[in-house]
Amino acid sequence: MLVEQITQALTAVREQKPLVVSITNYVVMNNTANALLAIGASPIMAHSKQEMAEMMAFAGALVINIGTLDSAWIPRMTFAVEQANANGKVVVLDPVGCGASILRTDTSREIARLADQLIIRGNASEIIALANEQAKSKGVDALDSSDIALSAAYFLVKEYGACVVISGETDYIVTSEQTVKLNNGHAMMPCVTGMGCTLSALTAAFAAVGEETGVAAAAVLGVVGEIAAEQSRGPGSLQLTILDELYLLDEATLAKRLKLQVINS
Ligand SMILES: Nc1ncnc2c1ncn2[C@@H]1O[C@H](COP(=O)(O)OP(=O)(O)OP(=O)(O)O)[C@@H](O)[C@H]1O
Ligand SMILES: Cc1ncsc1CCO
Ligand SMILES: [Mg+2]
Repeated sequence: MLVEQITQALTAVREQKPLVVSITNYVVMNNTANALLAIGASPIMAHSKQEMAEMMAFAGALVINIGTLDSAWIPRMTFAVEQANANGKVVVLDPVGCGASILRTDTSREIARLADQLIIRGNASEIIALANEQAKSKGVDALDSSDIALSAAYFLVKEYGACVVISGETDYIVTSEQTVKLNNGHAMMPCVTGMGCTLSALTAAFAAVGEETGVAAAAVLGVVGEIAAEQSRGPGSLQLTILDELYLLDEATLAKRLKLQVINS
């Protein structure tokens, strides 16, 4: 059963403490490292080509987040993906701002083409732009709702052999076998920068313990986000309380709170 797989994946992360290697943006390095620690995983932000082969030999998974991309980063990212491929590791691509510039769109597609085992996690506008459909975005924030991005996600699943997570008010997890709809989370979450980047980082932690669709991370962050929002006056305390609740979350609470629906495709 899917709910059981999700709760077991949470326990597996805590038991195995997988190392997640991230090439990620300057805005979220601290938030995503803390979220990984709070869930029980082990983060390392590593940007240098010189050490990437060693890193990927013992990493659990790789995050490529293009949030503060510049041309110097691109060969490092592609090299890291090649090393992940050589070691049979999952790559989580966060195509931050895809569609906002040609640099971001082209680089996202290059990474997606290169990765052998790929999970793409983006907001609706990014997923739509990555699939070459007409997206509405304002920098890194989505102006499209996640259901509008479903056809783009189906395309990306076929085009890149990827699993795709569309985040938003409703999260969709699209694989070649099924589509899962998640209705957890809270409207205050997009008022904290890097919540999506946190979701991508957690997705890599779960991939490292064999949950390679993205559903467990979306479930955990959605549930934790709504528990934390109940105790938070605004985005500042929400950001910190989410870390506390990631640390405190137990299997029973996760199972009880999940609002999950499987849509067969
Ligand atoms: N309106 C909402 N209601 C409930 N949950 C939401 C809402 N908007 C976002 N979320 C949740 O917030 C998290 C981040 O999703 P979002 O789509 O905002 O990412 P993003 O746009 O990539 O963010 P960022 O680029 O700042 O990292 C997900 O867990 C998602 O479910
Ligand atoms: C605000 C912002 N700008 C580049 S990356 C980032 C963090 C959210 O994706
Ligand atoms: Mg984002």
